[in-house]
Amino acid sequence: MTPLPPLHLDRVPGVLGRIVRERAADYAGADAELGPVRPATRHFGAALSKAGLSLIAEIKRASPSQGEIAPLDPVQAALDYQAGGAAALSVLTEPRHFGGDLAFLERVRGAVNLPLLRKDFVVHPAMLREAADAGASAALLMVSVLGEATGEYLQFAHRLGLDALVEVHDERELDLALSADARIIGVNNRDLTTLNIDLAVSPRLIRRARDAGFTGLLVAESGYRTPADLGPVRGLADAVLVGSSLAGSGDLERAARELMAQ
Ligand SMILES: O=C(O)c1ccccc1NCC(=O)[C@H](O)[C@H](O)COP(=O)(O)O
Repeated sequence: MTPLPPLHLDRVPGVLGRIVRERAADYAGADAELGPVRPATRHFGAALSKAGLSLIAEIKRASPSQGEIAPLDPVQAALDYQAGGAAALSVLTEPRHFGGDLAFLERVRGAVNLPLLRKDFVVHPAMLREAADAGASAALLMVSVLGEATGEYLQFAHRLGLDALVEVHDERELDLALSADARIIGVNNRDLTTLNIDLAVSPRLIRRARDAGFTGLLVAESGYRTPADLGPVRGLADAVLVGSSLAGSGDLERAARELMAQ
């Protein structure tokens, strides 16, 4: 394959910078060569296109902001989220800070019929290849990490049959995602350099995307704990991505149902 452009990870600040530089070291020299591509049979975008606000429920065992959240069994968590009405699952595969594992993808895929998002800090095309091979339907691409290379990573994901959730946190990143022709944009309420959450970020940037004529899917991410929290994105976002509040609830099925109830 033609090499993708180099990333400037030394410029990524804070906690996020530390994580992405660790991930880059993990994948230094990895091979993303395209062999036969397994055609996707579960479509992430289609699952979020249904009427109303869809839930992407995250299998999240730990995080830099929360520390240990819960020692979830990924398969049981996936079954509970599916029973609780989730439209898709986000499976964290980053091992050091989130307690994730690439192997969770295949295990979860065998247990539920929902589309899976590989939730990791993609800094090498081999991570997309792995996601496709493990049966993910989509992967997270962060504009704060990939910068001007976002479009090429997006095209590579599409060549592998993956959808991509292209994540932004401010106006500049949103404009870059739009110019990269993203089809699914996630707006993260969490500032990943400071870890502060501001639930006003998603409605603001989602309106901006729609005002710019974006007709793809929009996902509001992070910090949602109660049905009232979702009020400002109902009727605006296609989906919400929720991790910590569900994962730490002790009853994932019930927590998912209660969060999404109107
Ligand atoms: O969650 C963190 O502390 C975190 C720290 C550094 C980089 C990324 C981080 N989280 C990724 C996410 O944004 C969330 O896992 C996801 O959107 C769900 O958020 P939440 O419902 O608040 O757990």
